Amino acid sequence: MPTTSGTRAPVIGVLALQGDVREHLAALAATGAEARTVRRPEELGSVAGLVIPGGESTTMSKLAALFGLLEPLRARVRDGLPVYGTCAGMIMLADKILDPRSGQETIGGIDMIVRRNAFGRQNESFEAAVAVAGVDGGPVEGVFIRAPWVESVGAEVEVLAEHGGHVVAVRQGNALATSFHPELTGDHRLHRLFGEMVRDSG
Ligand SMILES: NC(=O)CC[C@H](N)C(=O)O
Repeated sequence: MPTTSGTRAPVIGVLALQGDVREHLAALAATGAEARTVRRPEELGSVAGLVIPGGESTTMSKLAALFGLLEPLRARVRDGLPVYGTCAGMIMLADKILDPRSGQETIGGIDMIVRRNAFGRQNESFEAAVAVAGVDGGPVEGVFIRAPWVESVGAEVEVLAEHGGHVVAVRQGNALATSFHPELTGDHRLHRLFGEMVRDSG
C-alpha cells in the first residue's frame, strides 16, 4: 500500500509459532502496514520489523528452538531489527526471566528482568487504563492476561508505562515491549508507534 510519501509501506512480520498472530496481523493491516507471518529463518530476511505476539512464552521458546529460529532472531535483533513484543512476546525480548521454566530461552534484546505471570493467573486477568509515554490521545486500554511485569531495567531502557507500581511498557532502541495486549482492543496506537519505529529505522 503506498504511503503519503509515495514509498511502499514497510513489511512487518508477526512471529507465527504460537499465540495471537491473527489479531496482530489485523491490527498492523489497520495501520496501513503490510503484515505477514514469519515461521522460518528465510522469512525473517524479508521483513523490516517483527511483532512477537502474546501466547505462552515457554511454548514459543521451544518452537523457536525447534524451527532453528532462536539464533537468527537473536542476530537480527542485535543488528537493530525493530521488534515489538506483547505479553509472552515481552518475555521473549527480555534478556533475563526471573522464574523461567527449565530450559526456557529468550531472544533477548531488552536489558530487563521480567517476572512471568506476575499479575496472577488466568482468572485474575483484568483491564486497566494505562498511560503510555509517546502515545498521544489519552491512556490505552491495557488487557492483562497472565501478564508479566518488568522487575528491573538497565540504564539503556526507557520505561514507557507503569501499572500498580510495576513497569508494564518499555523501549530500548528498536525494541518495544508491553505486558498487555493492544492487539485485542481495536486501539491501534501502539501498532502505529511501532510502524513509525520501523519506518524511522529504514
Ligand atoms: N497472555 C500471555 O501472553 C501470557 C504469557 C504467559 N503467562 C507466558 O509466560 O508466556
